[in-house]
Amino acid sequence: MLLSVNRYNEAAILRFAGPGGAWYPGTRSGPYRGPMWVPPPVRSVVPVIEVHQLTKSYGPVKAVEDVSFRLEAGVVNGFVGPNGAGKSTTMRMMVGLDRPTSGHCLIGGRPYTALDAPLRQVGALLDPEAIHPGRSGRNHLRVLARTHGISARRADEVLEMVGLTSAADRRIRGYSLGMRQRLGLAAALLGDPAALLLDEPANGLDPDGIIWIRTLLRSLAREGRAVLVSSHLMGELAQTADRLIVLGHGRVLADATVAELVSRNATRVVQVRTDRPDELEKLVRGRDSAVARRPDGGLEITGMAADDVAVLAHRDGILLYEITTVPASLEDAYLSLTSGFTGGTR
Ligand SMILES: Nc1ncnc2c1ncn2[C@@H]1O[C@H](COP(=O)(O)OP(=O)(O)OP(=O)(O)O)[C@@H](O)[C@H]1O
Repeated sequence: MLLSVNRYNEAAILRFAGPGGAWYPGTRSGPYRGPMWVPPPVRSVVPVIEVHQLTKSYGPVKAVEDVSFRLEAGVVNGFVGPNGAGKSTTMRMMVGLDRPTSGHCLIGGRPYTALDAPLRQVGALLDPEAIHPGRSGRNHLRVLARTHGISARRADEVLEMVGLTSAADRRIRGYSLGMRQRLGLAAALLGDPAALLLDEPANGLDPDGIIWIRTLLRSLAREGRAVLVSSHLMGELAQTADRLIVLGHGRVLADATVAELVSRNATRVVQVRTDRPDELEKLVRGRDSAVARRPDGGLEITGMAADDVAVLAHRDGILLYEITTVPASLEDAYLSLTSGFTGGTR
């Protein structure tokens, strides 16, 4: 044990100082002036969830092939890919609903099926229809809570969090798709878990609901949870996710931050309005760059920086009324990354 002070200069006994910290001489003001241990900055290096070479075959179809990734605390991971890419199958294997052909997934170091209280470690929303339709929302959550020794009060708390309090005593068969999604989310949050796996949670939500879920996911990550959320709404993910894991034909095509994905895969477009579009178009094509005409007669140029377009135009005395670089979008990056992997069935 080490006798030390914490950052508030209070004497403390540290059981374990941990690697990466340092002792500093006691120069601070305050009641204790001796040497001070400064712990390393807190950063999760242990993944909350580790997916290792997961593979799932359905007969000749390899739904998921050699998929590996890590989910860390405090990070929202978008899980994307064309229809049939293997997202749902991967998520189902992560929570033991499908048996992998090979590979494994560890949650806090153990497979889902070996967890003592899975709801407390990982909350999953995979199929909002997989609920007993004759129960009320409140009863559904209370039954789930009882299996984990969770209080009935917590069921009411999560109903409140997802905005279903007023519908809590109605039978689920009368719920809309959006209400079922909200209930599924309430069930995922019931055990206050360290990780959340959500398969298209925004499906069926109205525009207010989509903004609400974006805010909720960000705040869940801020509280230190690891989040994996599949979606086809790229604009949404651009605002919500820190990282994106992109699947295509069952394989990981990319696992990177949103900014990295955009800078590596999206092509910048320069928009120009000019008095002599035909001549500028010819000059640009001569530089092996692509040009498209806009409905207003302007040009969209790919493969050249705005400065170079301006210099080219200036040399030939071509007047530019407007020249703008359109910011590359996540959607463009996604489409360029997954072109060739679309088509649904394999
Ligand atoms: N139970 C099953 N039996 C046979 N094939 C299956 C089964 N479940 C999934 N598949 C196949 O596995 C592949 C991956 O499907 P999956 O549902 O995981 O994709 P996805 O990325 O979630 O697609 P979407 O975006 O459309 O939801 C598809 O080719 C699908 O037809």
